[in-house]
Order: sequence, then structure tokens, then C-alpha cells
Amino acid sequence: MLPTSSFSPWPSSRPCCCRCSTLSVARKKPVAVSRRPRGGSLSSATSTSSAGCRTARCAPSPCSTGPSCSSASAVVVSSACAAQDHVFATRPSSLTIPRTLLYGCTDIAFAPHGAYWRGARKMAVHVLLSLQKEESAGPTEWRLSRDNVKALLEDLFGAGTEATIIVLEWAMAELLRDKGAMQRLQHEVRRAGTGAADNESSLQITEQDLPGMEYLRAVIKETMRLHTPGPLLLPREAMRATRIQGHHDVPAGAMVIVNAWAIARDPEAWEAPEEFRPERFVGSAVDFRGHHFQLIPFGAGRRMCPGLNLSMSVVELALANLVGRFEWALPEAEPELDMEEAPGCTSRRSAPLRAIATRSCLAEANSM
Ligand code: HEM
Repeated sequence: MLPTSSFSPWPSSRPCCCRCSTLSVARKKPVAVSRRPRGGSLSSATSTSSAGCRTARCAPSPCSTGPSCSSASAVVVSSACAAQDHVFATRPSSLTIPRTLLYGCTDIAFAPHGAYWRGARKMAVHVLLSLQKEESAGPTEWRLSRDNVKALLEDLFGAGTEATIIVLEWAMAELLRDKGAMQRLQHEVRRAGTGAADNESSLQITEQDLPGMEYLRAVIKETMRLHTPGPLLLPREAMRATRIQGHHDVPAGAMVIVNAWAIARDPEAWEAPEEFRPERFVGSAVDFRGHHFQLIPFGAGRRMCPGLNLSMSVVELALANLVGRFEWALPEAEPELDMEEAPGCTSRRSAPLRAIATRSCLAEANSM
């Protein structure tokens, strides 16, 4: 993950770790925690919440001693940085939960770096996630056991669906709170949607309508910045000993956790980071495709999420049709939206979103 160039992962003035109950941060060791998550389990490594990440950010900085730290068995990265992607291209081998649930890590997400992972990922990207109708990977000579297939399907259904739904739900929640953003998005969608010129009942947003919708993409980026679906991404492991930023030694086998939640709210990278401001992405080149390390909800580098295009097509299409075809309001009984995130590996809403939809009035919208 995290290729080269300007590399400042653990600046002197900021906490460098989210609150993970079993990770103890050595105050004088900016990138180091002294022991692995208890039992080496996935849930203990990644179970956190936005409240936990926030608490850590407000805590006295464990990074304040600067670059004097030495080695680590687990490293938490909390600000945008670049590192040698090839060194961190594997997943921790010590996690018992994925090993048990994913048939010995024969899925893609937790497979160790190597031929099996490469083949499985290639197959998924070309055959399943390329959004092409024809198989483009060519005939495969792979022999997969029944368990291998089950592990792969768990990734593709499990990993994909929850994160995609999380983004859609948070986007609607933010838009329900921000009438200006909702109106601007509805205006864009209704102008571009097929049938918009006729009447609302024929409004249908298709994939062909999406490319011109810059504000729609800005809303989705801003939603993923504020509500990163996997706040700690997926853990990596150092395949060999390395040194990062010239002074942080990372031993072979150290677990690397990226606190994407904290990075996306870093006041040094973002103006008013706690506010929902989709406009910040209008006319901006900043994207989440792994080149801008301040926004990495899909990760970056070799292990970056291969489902990015698929999930973004789904979210764009669903959100455009939801806001284009309906007017939205909060239920009278619940005028205030609860914006808490539930604890866990993902940033699900703690309370389900409840909203009232009525048919849209396009004539009005088009005269704006
Ligand atoms: C909003 C939607 C999604 C988000 C935010 C998301 C996020 C992520 C993240 C953070 C990673 C780890 C990246 C890293 O280590 O650098 C990942 C990996 C992965 N994702 Fe997604 N994902 C999403 C949708 C999907 C979908 C739709 C699929 C497939 C149907 C999918 C399949 C995978 C797989 C197979 C991996 C493992 C890649 C590897 O280890 O080589 N994801 N995703």
C-alpha cells in the first residue's frame, strides 16, 4: 500500500492510533505498539467505532516524541502517507477468525500474497467485477475446491454488499440534513435523467446519464470521507523488515493497520473536516482511486479494493434515482437525525435511517 513520494505518516503533533481495545500504544513510540491484538483475532484488530477513533484523536499525542522510535510488532497509520506497497502486500497470518470463516483464507481479501491470491484476484476483477458482459480473462486452468469457491463468494457478496449499503444510507442521511445539497443534487439529476423533459413518472436515471453528474460524485466522495465504510480498512503485514520515513523500523511480520477514518478527518489535509461539504470535491482532482492518500476508503496499492467500480456504479445509480424521483423528508416524530455510527468493523449507522418519500415535482425542479 501507500507508494512513494512525500511520506509523513506519524507527524509530531498528532495521535497515531485509533482506540482498539487490545492495542496498547507505547506513548514514546509513535508507530509502535508493543503487542499484537489479543489472540490475534480479526475482530480485536479492527473492532472500533468512530467514537473510538475520535477519542484517540483528542487524546494527548503519543507521537510527540518525534522520530526517535524504533521497532514495532503492529503499526497504526493515522495520517496520509506513502510506503513501499510491495512490502505490505500481504495480510496478517495470525488472524484466526478469517482463517476459520474463510476456509483457510482461500478467499481474496485474506489470502496471503502469492500465486493463489494473484489468480483469485485476477479472476474476480476480469470475470466478475469488470462490468463487462463477456468473459475477458480467457480460459482459466484453475482448479478450485468447493471450499475455495465458497470463500471467494463470501468475499464478493459479503465484502461488497455491506459497504455499498453503508455508503448509500449515509449519503441519504447527510442529504436529509442538508437541504441545499439535496436540492442541488436533485436539480443536477433531474436535468440529466432520461425522460426529465416529459414528466416525473418517466424520469429514469440510467448508467448513460451518470458521467455528467459531477455533484453526485462529489456527494458520494464526501459521504465516504466522513463515513469511511471500513474505518480501519483491512490489516496488512510487513513481508520483510523495513524502515519507513527514514526512522521508523518495522520488523518482518508486523501488522499494519491504516486508520482511514482519522486520515479522512485530518485537519491538516481537510478544511472543516467534520462538516459535510460536497462542494470541496467540485472541480477538484482528489479521488478515492488510491492516488490521493488523504482519501482511501478503498485502500491503495496492490491490495486495493477490486470492487470499486462496481460499488460506485451501484451507489451512483441508486442515489440518483432515489433523489431524482422522490422528495424526501424526515418523519414528523423524528425531526432530528441520529448520526451516530455503531461500533464494529464497519461504520454502519447505529439507528436505521427512516425517511418519508413522496413523488417528485419535476416541473418545479426544472424551473430552478
Ligand atoms: C463502498 C464499497 C466498498 C468499500 C468501501 C470497500 C473497501 C475495501 C477495502 C478498504 C479493502 C482493503 C483494501 C486494502 O487493503 O488496501 C477492500 C478489499 C476488497 N474488496 Fe472491497 N469495498 C467495497 C466494495 C466491494 C465490492 C462491491 C466487492 C466485490 C463484489 C469488494 C471486494 C473486495 C475484495 C475481494 C477485497 C480484497 C482485495 C485484496 O486483498 O486483494 N469490495 N475493500
